[in-house]
Amino acid sequence: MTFMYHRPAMTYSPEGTEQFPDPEIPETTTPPIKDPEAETAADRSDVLARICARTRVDIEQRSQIMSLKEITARAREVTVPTRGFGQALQHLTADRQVGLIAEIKKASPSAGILRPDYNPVEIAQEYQAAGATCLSVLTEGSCFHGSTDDIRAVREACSLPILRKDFILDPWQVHESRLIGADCILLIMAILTETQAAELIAIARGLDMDVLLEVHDEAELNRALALDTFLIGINNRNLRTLKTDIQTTIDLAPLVPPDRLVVSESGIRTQDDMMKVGAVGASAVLVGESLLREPDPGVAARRLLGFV
Ligand SMILES: O=C(O)c1ccccc1NCC(=O)[C@H](O)[C@H](O)COP(=O)(O)O
Repeated sequence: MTFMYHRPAMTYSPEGTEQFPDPEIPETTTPPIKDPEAETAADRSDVLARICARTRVDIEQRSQIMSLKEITARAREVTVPTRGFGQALQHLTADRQVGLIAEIKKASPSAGILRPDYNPVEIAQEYQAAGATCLSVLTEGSCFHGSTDDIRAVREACSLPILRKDFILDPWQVHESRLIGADCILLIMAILTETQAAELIAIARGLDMDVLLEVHDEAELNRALALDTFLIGINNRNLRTLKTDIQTTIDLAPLVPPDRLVVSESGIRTQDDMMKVGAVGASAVLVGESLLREPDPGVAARRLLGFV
């Protein structure tokens, strides 16, 4: 069976001209953990389980303020077109280039606080000027110190397609993603059954968003390939130990059929890393920490892309 790539119309709008409705989505109830390093050092192994548990509580509380029915209706009313995340990556593949999805986050469980003076808009503009193909914005609050406001602000200031990087478990969050201006959502096979993933994919499609389906091992990859989705993210990070190894992409990318597009995620530090994952079929890399640790993430992105 040849995979049929559903694709929303690609529309790059000039900055600041898109008007998203303001549906007054209830704010998250999970405050940031003040020192993620201290917490994860004590208990790294179940960080994923803890993030998911917090997320479930958060959705439960917020959906009591704005019901699933209401947020669904509001998301369906959005008329601003999505920006074609998958299509932007597909164009690169045609040119045999490895694209950069440049990530914006203040902190992570493995790295702690990356940028105390976090300014997502400034970083996004630097990445765009440096030649990134797409952006990834962390919106998870408790461990990554992100917020849905970060996507809204970045979208206003940049024209690149945006991935909402979060721990999406529930249809409520998919509708929320469209309302805040995401063009693509991340779904993580390690935390979803096939049935759940299929439901979330169908909702995202219905709202014209792309889906990046993340896997870390062969079993997850096989489950992902059974689903109707084009973008396969191979996460080089083991989400239990939090260690990264690009050998994960080197092992798994050759198993992905050529009608899918591979994104290699996490632990990419150098051009050499990019070339290694490109050589086994990755069309793009998703890079955060190694850029955000630098004083000027835009210069670091240029260096990674070989422009300086
Ligand atoms: O980064 C973490 O510590 C982490 C912990 C638990 C779940 C997810 C986590 N990271 C998400 C990611 O995979 C990265 O944000 C993304 O792939 C970029 O990776 P990097 O370039 O290594 O920042």
